Amino acid sequence: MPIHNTSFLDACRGQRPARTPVWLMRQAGRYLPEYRAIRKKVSFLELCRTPELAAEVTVQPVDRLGVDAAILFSDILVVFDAMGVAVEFNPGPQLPSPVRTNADIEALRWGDPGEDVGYVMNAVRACKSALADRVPLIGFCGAPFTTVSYLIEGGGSRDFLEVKKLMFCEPVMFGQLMANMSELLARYLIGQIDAGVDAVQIFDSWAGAVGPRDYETHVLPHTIALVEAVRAHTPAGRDPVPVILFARGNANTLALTARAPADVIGIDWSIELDAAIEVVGHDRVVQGNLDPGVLLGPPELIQSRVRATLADARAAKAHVFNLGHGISRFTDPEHAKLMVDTVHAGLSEGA
Ligand SMILES: Cc1c2[nH]c(c1CCC(=O)O)Cc1[nH]c(c(CCC(=O)O)c1C)Cc1[nH]c(c(CCC(=O)O)c1C)Cc1[nH]c(c(C)c1CCC(=O)O)C2
Repeated sequence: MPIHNTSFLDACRGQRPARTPVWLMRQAGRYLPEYRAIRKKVSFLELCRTPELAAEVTVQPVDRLGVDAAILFSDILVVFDAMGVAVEFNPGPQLPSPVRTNADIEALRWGDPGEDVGYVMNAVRACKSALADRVPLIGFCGAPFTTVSYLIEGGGSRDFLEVKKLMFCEPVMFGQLMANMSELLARYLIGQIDAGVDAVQIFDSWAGAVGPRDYETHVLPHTIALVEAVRAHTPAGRDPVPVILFARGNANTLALTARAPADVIGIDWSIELDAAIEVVGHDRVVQGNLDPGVLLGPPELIQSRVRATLADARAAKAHVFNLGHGISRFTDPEHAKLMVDTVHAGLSEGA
């Protein structure tokens, strides 16, 4: 069955649909009372591992907000199930045994995501059936550097000293680890595509932890390899799926990120969208980039900032409206709805 609302996929492919499509990073989550109600009954990991429940929370923001795409409910770190690495969420991710020594790295397993993380593939099928082709479904993974950072640091980090130590002291081993991760993540995303997702997003949340020189040498080549491997895959009987690359960093690394052959470049909120378009080029499709903090402000401010972002986006080839990072758990869902409605209302002629 064809998808009813194609505005998101049309924009990803460089067209300008009648209404700018919009979705929110982390749109399914704790700011929604209906999500909290389910989380009272099951842990976060149980939720990820139970396809029917994952599908239910995936659809929640589509019902409440009227967004133009759904994103699979899961986490970038469940892929560790294909590596035999344990991760806990309380609520931030924590690894009981971070990977630190050469022996730890050599002992890693590079398994089969289709099998070892089969519950994600089943969740994709459950989401597709629950959505009934109302809007497209986005699959996702972490970028190699962000995923490797969690593996080495064992959780979130302020200064990323463990991963930098490995990168600078053992560059060959670090490079091999990144290459293996890139290859595993490609198979993971291709598995999601074959299970039915309509687009994929790669989250490089920690790209900004390294300076531009190290990003270019040690990080970006592996991100590019991942983007290329996924774009080379055409699912049987369907069009190739668009790839969105979201690297959270700063304006210095954006020019480098834009070298990746992703269909859509995600822009974080640290740069104005018109300036970002100058950097990535007017021939690219951009996604972003309202500061999630703006949704904690008053309604008039939300409306005016949404319109300013829409006006900035006119310089791009096409635009997918989004936040410049994940929505805060302290957001009033009514404010998120106002954002979506204001995007859909668009700019009046000449505004
Ligand atoms: C870095 C990262 C992670 N996970 C993710 C990223 C990349 C995006 C980013 O930069 O924010 C990606 C992610 N995590 C989650 C989704 C679901 C889909 C969506 O609605 O966007 C997605 C796309 C659910 C989640 N992942 C997590 C939650 C909260 C868990 C809960 O319900 O208790 C959710 C809804 C747990 C998690 N998982 C992670 C963190 C840092 C946390 C703690 C977050 C917090 O405390 O707000 C790792």
